[in-house]
Amino acid sequence: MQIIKNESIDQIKTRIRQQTSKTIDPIVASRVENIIATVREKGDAALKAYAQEFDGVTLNELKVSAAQIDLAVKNVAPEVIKALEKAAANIRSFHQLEIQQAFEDSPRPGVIRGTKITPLSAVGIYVPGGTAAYPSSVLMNALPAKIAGVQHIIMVTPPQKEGLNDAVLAAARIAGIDSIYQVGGAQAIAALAYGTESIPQVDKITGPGNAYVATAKRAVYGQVAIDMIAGPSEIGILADDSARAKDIAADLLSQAEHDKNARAILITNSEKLAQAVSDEVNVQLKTLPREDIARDAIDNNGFIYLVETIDDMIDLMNAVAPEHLEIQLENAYDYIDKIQNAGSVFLGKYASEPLGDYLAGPNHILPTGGTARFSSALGVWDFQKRIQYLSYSQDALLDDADDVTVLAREEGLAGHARAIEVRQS
Ligand SMILES: NC(=O)c1ccc[n+]([C@@H]2O[C@H](COP(=O)([O-])OP(=O)(O)OC[C@H]3O[C@@H](n4cnc5c(N)ncnc54)[C@H](O)[C@@H]3O)[C@@H](O)[C@H]2O)c1
Ligand SMILES: N[C@H](CO)Cc1c[nH]c[nH+]1
Ligand SMILES: [Zn+2]
Repeated sequence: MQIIKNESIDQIKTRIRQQTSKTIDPIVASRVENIIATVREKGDAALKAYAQEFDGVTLNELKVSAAQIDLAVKNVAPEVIKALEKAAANIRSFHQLEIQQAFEDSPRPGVIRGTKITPLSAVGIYVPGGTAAYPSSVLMNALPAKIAGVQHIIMVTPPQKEGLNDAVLAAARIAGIDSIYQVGGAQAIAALAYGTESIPQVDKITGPGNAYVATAKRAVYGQVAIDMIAGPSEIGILADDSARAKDIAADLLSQAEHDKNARAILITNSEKLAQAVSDEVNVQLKTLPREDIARDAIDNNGFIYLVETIDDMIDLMNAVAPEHLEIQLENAYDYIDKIQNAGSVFLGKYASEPLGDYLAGPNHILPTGGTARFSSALGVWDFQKRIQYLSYSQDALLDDADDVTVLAREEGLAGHARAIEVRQS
């Protein structure tokens, strides 16, 4: 990993901004635009042609049958089912806490103001599956939607040469999802946004994916809602001399192995640790089955920044706004208040990132590419809408009428004023 030292904080921030802006690739954007237009024009036929082109799969049916799901569940090892069920229980118990509450008040007699909460009606959940299968992403996507009360949950995931991954289908069964379509990439996002002969149009698309998926979600926003830009995985680690190079290297590589575009960043005030982590990453890389992917990620987007103080470290990490942030400093828990930008934070040397990926309960669908500056983890809130309402008695209207008409005339909107005035007599 490249060690960057002897640079000012401003110089490093400029580098970070440049690296973050790399996440929008114009070549990918133009391919995605083309795919979306083709799906809109040709529907299912385009989805089947792309399955052939990008996934090498000939599909007759896009929809997965109940019998296929039954069979898959039987094929999954009992210890995997047990772990998925434990994960599901933790994800449910954590996300139950996110349910938004309706509220109502009456500021004076005759006036009632409130906000009611309704679930979205139809959502599309994207479960990645290009270079790995993600049963964990089924649970992370579907369970918050279920808790919110969404009626129609449509799951899409890329077709596989050897048939869809059994554990992905088993996770869907555990989450109570039975509407599953074999379609991935930008074409899946286009199908959910515009609908095809077999895939229903939805109100919102959630879930993570590679650069094609993330770029397509950005492109269809407005036609449908999206949760966030949850693209190639990232990890940022803040560590001092109290941390172990072995742990840090392993955690950096845990995210690098997801995608050649993944990002892995260490910020430290210890030169000794910086060098030890750089060496250890090289050693551990060679032992990973996905070495080629992880190596590309480390070569392209793996950086160690060496700075003077812990305050500088935190300041820079807030500029990175990583998807996952690990704090491996002494008394790590004390630093949570200083973190402004991160998708999810892991405090202390035992809170290793994969705990969050799989089991602990917080969501692993998280903003990437610096978008944690303004986006949050996927949650029940993503599947709920708020509708405000108002009720007025005649007396209450008469009390407020003059002030409303004054403001309406100030804006030159006599029609607004009249709607109030006709009720004054
Ligand atoms: N941010 C998060 O919350 C989060 C969570 C889990 C996973 N992830 C990320 O999800 C991603 C999963 O990626 P993946 O590739 O394994 O699966 P994926 O399902 O995201 O993408 C696979 C699809 O990409 C399309 N594709 C691939 N190459 C293409 C090309 N040249 N042109 C057009 N389309 C192409 C194909 O349709 C293929 O089916 C990784 O980047 C991982 O880091 C992110
Ligand atoms: N780290 C990923 C989010 O960036 C989530 C994941 C799923 N499986 C393993 N990891
Ligand atoms: Zn992961």
